[in-house]
Amino acid sequence: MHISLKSVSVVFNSKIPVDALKEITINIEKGQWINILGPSGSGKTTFLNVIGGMDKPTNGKVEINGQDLTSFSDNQIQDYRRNKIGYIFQDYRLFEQYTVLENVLMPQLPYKKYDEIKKEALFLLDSLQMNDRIHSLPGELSGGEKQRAAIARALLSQPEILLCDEPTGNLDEDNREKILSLLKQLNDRGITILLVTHDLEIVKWGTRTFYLRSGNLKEKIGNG
Ligand SMILES: Nc1ncnc2c1ncn2[C@@H]1O[C@H](COP(=O)(O)OP(=O)(O)OP(=O)(O)O)[C@@H](O)[C@H]1O
Repeated sequence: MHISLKSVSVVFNSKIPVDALKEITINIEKGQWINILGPSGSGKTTFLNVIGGMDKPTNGKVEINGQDLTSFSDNQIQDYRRNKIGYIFQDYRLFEQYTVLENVLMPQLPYKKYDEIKKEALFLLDSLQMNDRIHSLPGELSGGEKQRAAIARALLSQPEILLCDEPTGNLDEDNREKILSLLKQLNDRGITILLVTHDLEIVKWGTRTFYLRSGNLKEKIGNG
């Protein structure tokens, strides 16, 4: 999917209004891997949220394949989020009382036939080397395994865009590399990846890197 932000600003009207994003313009082609680097509070999560339809721009447009997300009804936004977007987080956000398989199935259960998605979930978990962990609870898993379960959950809807919020933030070096290689494989298959991080090392992965500072986006050119 082609993603285009045109002069997107987000202001949060808290006691003191916060300019989280300031007139951001960016074009992202299908299949690109975009890294967004920036310090805490610079607007990284908000950037992912406007593309995922969770935050609405105060000004400007977000176009997905030429369609203006800001003009979507609530139902259209829900469909878009459910079918096109996968989200993974630093803290995995797995339900502790449910097994890996149940966690993977849960978001799609209200919409799809159980047998169909179970087959797909088992296939995904197998491809992520999680076949011997499907009945484990999240508390019994390593960080890398938790993130792989979260990735399987994000992939079950066959999303076209994967939004990754510090996906390696809680992982050791070995698991970090494994998760990044996994994202690379998905990206090679055409999934567009938007990844936000504090981690400068991630720059070597991906197509383009941008910096967010106080809501301003700037592309990193070259290796400097
Ligand atoms: N719902 C909200 N209401 C008010 N202010 C908010 C809200 N969400 C975010 N902010 C503010 O907007 C700014 C950008 O926040 P955002 O979470 O996008 O930053 P970030 O770069 O992802 O930070 P971190 O790396 O710490 O997660 C911050 O100043 C934050 O306090």
